Amino acid sequence: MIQQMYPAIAHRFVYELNKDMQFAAAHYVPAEQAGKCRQLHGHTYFANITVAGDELDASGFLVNFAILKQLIHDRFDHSLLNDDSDLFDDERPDRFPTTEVVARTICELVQAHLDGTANRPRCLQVYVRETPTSYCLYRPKDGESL
Ligand SMILES: Nc1nc2c(c(=O)[nH]1)N=C([C@H](O)[C@H](O)COP(=O)(O)OP(=O)(O)OP(=O)(O)O)CN2
Ligand SMILES: [Zn+2]
Repeated sequence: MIQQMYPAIAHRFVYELNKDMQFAAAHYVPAEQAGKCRQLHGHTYFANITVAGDELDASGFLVNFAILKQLIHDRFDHSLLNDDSDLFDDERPDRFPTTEVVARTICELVQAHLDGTANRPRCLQVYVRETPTSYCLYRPKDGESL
C-alpha cells in the first residue's frame, strides 16, 4: 500500500480527490550541469494527483480514479521518458524529463482529459517523488487555489 505525506493545497471547491500511483521509468537529463543524471538511469516514481471541483459526473465521480491511472501509469510505466517525443524533448530544457517537468506534464495530461468532461474539474496539484530525498510539487497558476 502506498502511504506518503505530501503538502495539501487550499481551495474553495467542495470536492477534492487524490490519486496515488507509482511507475518505474528510466530517464536522463541532457544538460552539462546534471552531472551523473546525464547518464541513463531509472527510478520508481511516486506521484500524487489532486483533482477538485464542485460538480460530479453521471457516476458520482469527480473523475474516475482508474482513468487517472490509465493516463499516467499506463503511459510511463517501464518506459524511457526521453523517448516520449510528444511530451519530452532533449533539445529544450523546459521539456527535459526532470522531476519538475514530469510533474507539470502529468498535470497537463490530466487537465487535458478533464477539459473534455461534462463536470470539468481542475487538476490543482501534482506531487512527484523521484528518489527518497527528492520531490517536486507543480501547481498550475490558473488552478483556482487560494
Ligand atoms: N531540480 C532538479 N535537480 C535534479 C533533478 C531534477 O529532476 N530536478 N534530477 C536529478 C537526477 O535525475 C537524480 O535522479 C536525482 O538526484 P538526487 O536527488 O541528487 O539523487 P541522489 O540519490 O544522489 O540524492 P542524495 O539523497 O543526495 O544521495 C538531479 N538533480
Ligand atoms: Zn533521475
